[in-house]
Amino acid sequence: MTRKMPIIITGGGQRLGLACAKALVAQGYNVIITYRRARQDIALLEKQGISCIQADFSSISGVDEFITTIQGQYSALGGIIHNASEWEAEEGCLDTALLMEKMWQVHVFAPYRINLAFEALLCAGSEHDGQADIIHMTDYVAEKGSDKHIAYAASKAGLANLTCSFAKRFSPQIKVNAIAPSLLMFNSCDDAEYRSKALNKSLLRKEPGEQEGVLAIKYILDSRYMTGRTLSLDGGRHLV
Ligand SMILES: NC(=O)C1=CN([C@@H]2O[C@H](COP(=O)(O)OP(=O)(O)OC[C@H]3O[C@@H](n4cnc5c(N)ncnc54)[C@H](OP(=O)(O)O)[C@@H]3O)[C@@H](O)[C@H]2O)C=CC1
Ligand SMILES: Nc1nc2c(c(=O)[nH]1)N=C([C@H](O)[C@@H](O)CO)CN2
Repeated sequence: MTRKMPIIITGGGQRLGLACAKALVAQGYNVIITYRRARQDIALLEKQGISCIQADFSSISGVDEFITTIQGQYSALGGIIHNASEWEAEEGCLDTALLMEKMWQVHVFAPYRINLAFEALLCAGSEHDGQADIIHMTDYVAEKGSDKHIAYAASKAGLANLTCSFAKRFSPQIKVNAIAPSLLMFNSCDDAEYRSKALNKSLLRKEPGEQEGVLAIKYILDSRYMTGRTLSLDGGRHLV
């Protein structure tokens, strides 16, 4: 059954968020995306009938402005996928205090503040569609740590913990789950040596691409009995 209530995807201007927006629209979902930087893809999404809202979660006021915009335009929501993220390393960082603050702000504070603010809208959506969903995009390193992306990994661990807390707080009307990829897609700046090392970290040794993440999101949205859980998309990395 395709849900009628709108699904928000944060960071929907590129890569996984963009692929997810296109896939859910193609499946008949009503999709809202947030983006920070304007680009051609945003105009194309708007032509497909996707509501594109500019939002920058790097400040408390930016998060609260987004919340106010949604609360002013919608009386119910079918779900929110917290996908917006920055992957920054300690290397080259001039101020680790600012790095930790930045990682925590986008990966923990923004989802926390938005989930609390949208509880009533999601419950209204659940009344209409029979269920509502919150999905947190975490990361394999939330559990295992990372020696090069310490603040990033810690913030994703915080986001993973929010999954448990909000699953308890919002049940039974709202399902709250997470998806923890290890590698979905490389960045254009990743060189051959980096790519080879990254591929060898998993048993399956492949770059699955954003559709692996889209599949996981679709599974969770279709599920009637999963909450407080994490889907690990890691090619068997935990067994290497
Ligand atoms: N790619 C991978 O291999 C992996 C990805 N993941 C996770 O999966 C998710 C999707 O990954 P991917 O598609 O690579 O993500 P990206 O690195 O492409 O980032 C997604 C979007 O987040 C937005 N964003 C970043 N910071 C902010 C902010 N402060 N406020 C608002 N928006 C912001 C960006 O918007 P804009 O471009 O408009 O500035 C960007 O388009 C992420 O949560 C990521 O951590 C986890 C493990 C592996
Ligand atoms: N916001 C992002 N988070 C992550 C990215 C990314 O590009 N954007 N990439 C990774 C890597 O793929 C890593 O998992 C393997 O090299 C992790 N998180």
